Amino acid sequence: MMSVLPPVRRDRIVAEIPQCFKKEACLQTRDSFHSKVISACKQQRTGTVGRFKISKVIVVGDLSVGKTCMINRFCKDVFDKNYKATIGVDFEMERFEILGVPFSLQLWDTAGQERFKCIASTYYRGAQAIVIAFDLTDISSLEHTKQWLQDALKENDPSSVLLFLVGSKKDLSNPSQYAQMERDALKVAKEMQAEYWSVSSLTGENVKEFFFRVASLTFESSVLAELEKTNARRIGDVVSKY
Ligand SMILES: Nc1nc2c(ncn2[C@@H]2O[C@H](COP(=O)(O)OP(=O)(O)OP(=O)(O)O)[C@@H](O)[C@H]2O)c(=O)[nH]1
Ligand SMILES: [Mg+2]
Repeated sequence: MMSVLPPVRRDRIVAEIPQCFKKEACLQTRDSFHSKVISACKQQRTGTVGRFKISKVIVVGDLSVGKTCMINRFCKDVFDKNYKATIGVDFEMERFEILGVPFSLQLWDTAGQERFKCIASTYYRGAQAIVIAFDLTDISSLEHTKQWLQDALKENDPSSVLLFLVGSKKDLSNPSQYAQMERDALKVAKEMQAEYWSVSSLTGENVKEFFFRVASLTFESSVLAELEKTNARRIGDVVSKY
């Protein structure tokens, strides 16, 4: 059968699980994908993952912390120094190939401005991962991350959604300011049970690494959930025969 989609970009191919940024605030420290996931991918038993399923990631956080720039750096490799507020929401699609399986990620870029929050929050539902962004040079934006998380969790299943806390504009913070900010952010990340990252969209530092990590962990949890569903169905079949 002919495929309607162009092949996945060569720089979106993942064969090994990308490592976390800081061991102290890390969703998992395994140095390879879950063995069940590896064998499911080898046998092409990933169910809807890789076929119809599109995984949703939402990016939330205060206005002007750099959410749009982060997504644009990753998806388009560009950086705009002028601030253009996101109105409501925007989204980008990114296609990966992980362990040989095609994987589509929808990145939802939401508005931080209070007056757009109402529109933006209607798009929070059904996220597999939540990225809470703050500005590494602005402590108040870190303090607000808990509120952003709370709002986003209202629309999602807290037990299955993956959380990432990401500090932006690393290029603007000096080493001592950065060290203090990171100490605070690690504390917040641990409380939230989020994985911590810091990036710069201006220089590109850690941006690709961060989104690859998001994609890989989202993929892994989607495949594991799919395997669980299949197992539950099989057990159901056996039980219903008697
Ligand atoms: N130096 C530097 N500036 C950045 C970086 N990321 C974003 N900025 C600047 O910060 C401002 C806000 O960036 P945006 O990405 O538009 O912020 P946002 O979080 O999307 O804002 P809203 O859409 O209003 O919620 C812009 O002027 C960007 O150029 C960075 O990594 N380094
Ligand atoms: Mg924006």
